Amino acid sequence: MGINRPSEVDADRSFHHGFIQELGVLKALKYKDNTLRVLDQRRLPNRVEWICCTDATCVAKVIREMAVRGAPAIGVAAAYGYLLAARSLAARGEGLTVDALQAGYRELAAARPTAVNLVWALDRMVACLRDAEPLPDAQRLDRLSDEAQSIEARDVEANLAMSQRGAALIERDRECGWVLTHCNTGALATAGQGTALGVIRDAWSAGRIEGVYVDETRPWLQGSRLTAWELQEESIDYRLICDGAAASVLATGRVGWVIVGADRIAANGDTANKIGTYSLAVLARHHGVKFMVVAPRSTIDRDCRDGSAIEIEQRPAVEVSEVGGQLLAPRGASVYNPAFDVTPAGLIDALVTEAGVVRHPDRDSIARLFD
Ligand SMILES: CSC[C@H]1O[C@H](OP(=O)(O)O)[C@H](O)[C@@H]1O
Repeated sequence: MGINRPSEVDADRSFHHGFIQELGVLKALKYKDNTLRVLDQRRLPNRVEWICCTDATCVAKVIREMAVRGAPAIGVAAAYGYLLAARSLAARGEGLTVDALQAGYRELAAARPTAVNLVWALDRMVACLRDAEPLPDAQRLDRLSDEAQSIEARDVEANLAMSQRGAALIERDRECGWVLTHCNTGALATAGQGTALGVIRDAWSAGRIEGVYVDETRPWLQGSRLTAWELQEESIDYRLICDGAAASVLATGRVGWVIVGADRIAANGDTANKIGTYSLAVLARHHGVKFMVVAPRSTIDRDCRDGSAIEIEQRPAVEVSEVGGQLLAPRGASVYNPAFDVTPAGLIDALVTEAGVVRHPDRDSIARLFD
């Protein structure tokens, strides 16, 4: 299968607390020596375990099972998964063509349906291979490797640009100097410092915010397990709250912005993000709190007319009925567990991308991001 758990933490000298760091930023995944090393986020924050994938089937599995998660991060993982599939094909001496890699493409694309970054990255790899088909296999592999690294590097750069653009929107205000975020949109969800959490990092460094309310983000707990951990690692002041507490926190008037990521943004600005985001947008509007979505352009699906066309991933019942393997609900409980919801564009005050900020996004203003 290609999955193995190294008994020893990798000897990579850049490890910090058992994590890979580059440019002072945690890395959720690392491609090296024809192996994609994935930090198993199901185990965080208490256990550091790496999964080493040497084939596309393994990469599809770690995406599907959310060992790696976060729209940009799963796009980068899928790109390396496609590269691993190409290497396997070439090693078997089979012609390295787009058609021959269709099975690997389909396996990776089917891993999770909502985050458009997954298919966006795979389609870039396919286009790269199609362009390289006149070349010998060795050079095709080199081109694919370069493309996967370019997809990763592009996300790192996009994170930096979004973080600066988004932080600049936040004015110092001691009255409502706190922000609230949902799920995890940091280094664990991207190839860089994060989207929404990247904005929060920059705003904190610039003294523009007093602190961060972090929704625990049931049922998968990306907030309590991942975002709180990232913020604590960097001594950024935060308060971890139950999702149900967000309403009364926004009612205090202490919060100036709700800042979230995205998994798929429709052409009209309707935005799919972690379940619970839509209710935050309604609450923010009701309490006069500004609502910011932070996402790279690779998260915008221009072929998706509006939010009604976005497929919402339905995840296993056990994610709701159990916590840490402990059954909380009656055995056999009937569960409805959509992983995402859709926030109408009309509730979004600012969409922050690496190409620019769109206030009150709509079809025309989003299209201009691609001019
Ligand atoms: C910058 S991550 C974007 C997005 O991905 C997360 O979903 P998941 O943890 O299920 O992969 C969440 O919706 C984040 O906002």
